[in-house]
Amino acid sequence: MSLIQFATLLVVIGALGWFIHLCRTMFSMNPQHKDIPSGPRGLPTIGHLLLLGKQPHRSLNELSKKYGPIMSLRLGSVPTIVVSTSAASELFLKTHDTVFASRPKLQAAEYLRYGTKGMIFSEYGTYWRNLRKFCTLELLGSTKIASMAKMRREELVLLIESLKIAAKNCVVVYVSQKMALLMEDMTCRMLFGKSRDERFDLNAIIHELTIIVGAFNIAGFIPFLGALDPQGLTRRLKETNRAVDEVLETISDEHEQDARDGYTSQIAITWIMSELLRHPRVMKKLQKEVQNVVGDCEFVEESHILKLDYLDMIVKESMRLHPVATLLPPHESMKDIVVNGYHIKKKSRIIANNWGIGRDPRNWSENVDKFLPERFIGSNVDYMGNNFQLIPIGPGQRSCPGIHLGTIMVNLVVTQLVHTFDWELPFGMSPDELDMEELFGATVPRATHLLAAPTLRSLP
Ligand code: HEM
Repeated sequence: MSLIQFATLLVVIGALGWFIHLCRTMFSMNPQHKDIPSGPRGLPTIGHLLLLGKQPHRSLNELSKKYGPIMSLRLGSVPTIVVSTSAASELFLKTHDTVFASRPKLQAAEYLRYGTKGMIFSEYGTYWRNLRKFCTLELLGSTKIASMAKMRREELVLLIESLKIAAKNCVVVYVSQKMALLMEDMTCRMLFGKSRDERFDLNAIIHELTIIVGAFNIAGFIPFLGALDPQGLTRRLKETNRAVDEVLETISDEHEQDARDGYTSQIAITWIMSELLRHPRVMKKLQKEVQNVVGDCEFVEESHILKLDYLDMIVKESMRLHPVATLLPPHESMKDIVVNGYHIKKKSRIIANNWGIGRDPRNWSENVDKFLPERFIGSNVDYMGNNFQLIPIGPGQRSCPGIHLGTIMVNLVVTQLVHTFDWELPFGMSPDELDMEELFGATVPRATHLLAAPTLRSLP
């Protein structure tokens, strides 16, 4: 049975219940209903799940144009608030951060061995606080990150050597795949102290996990459907969990969450390289800046990065257009609260539309869809969670604790790639022809691989 047929069946079954509910509400009209944010009319049982479509960040952005920056939806039985502007997200995730700093219990997390113990899925409380403190101070602290610089350099040198061979033989490379392997190697060495284990395709496992965890699983929103698993997501999750178990039993038992996080940097790098390939002018300007700072050193040092202002603008612009998480992972209200005059119930799910906020013309002028790093000249907007018009790592207490490491990896790799090579799209493809389709999940990579042809640059 297709998803649409299944949904139709649910609608029919739910219609009776809805009718009864409607009668009840009509007879007990209560003035408080005015205080709920507006939203589209939902279907019985499934609520607004079908409105999400294949690219929920885009669908929700369109809906918010009609229903406003604070919009009310019902996903199955779960009351959900979607915030779509910088002002709205500041209200929820800064002003009332203490109320919305928890996470809902996701069905997907329950099936993963470390799902409920990983920081990203943890409810707000002592366990999460201790874990976060440990991560920030120990695992992701600046001393620890600095101590790994030599290892990052070694892995980068290996990548560059393999790309030089490709360039010499005029071979087109899968940039996205190369980035995946590089990040997997770096992450394995950082976390497990050893290189990638060739027996496992860790990257493919993490890719599958983020797609399943990010999907709006009907079985998770309509509890009585759990056993039916209409989208087959629970089955996929169980299979992936078995693969995760196998890897963890062989490598290490402690770092499932952290292993997933090298994946975010790889997605960010691939989007940046895609935009550079689509904008040769920007690529050339960056190469010139790198040349001025790095000079005739063959390898970029991490200390060079801080001097690369244009690179910083490019990273910001790419994060604006292609945030790694187009919808921030859901937050949950820990108590009933009134926000902006709206009554928000305890255990409501809060979804901040990161993608929509990055493309809001009120923040970014009419040319929002254009890749234009120069828009950041003279601007002090950063992506560290301080400016709500750009929140690719989330704001407030749940913002990304790994962004310091992530930024180093992203900046270092992009700089080295453009310093050593010129890059072109393959097979005579013009910049406009590059497919920029996204694959929606908890993180949002390119839907198709990025292919490009490197040519060795002759340094002066
Ligand atoms: C370019 C790189 C990265 C990006 C764009 C990114 C983005 C994000 C985002 C959007 C969130 C959710 C914030 C929210 O809910 O409001 C997050 C959370 C998180 N990130 Fe990252 N991340 C990156 C790199 C990393 C790295 C390298 C690590 C660790 C090695 C890491 C570890 C985490 C953890 C543990 C959380 C959960 C925090 C919590 O719930 O308290 N991230 N990240």
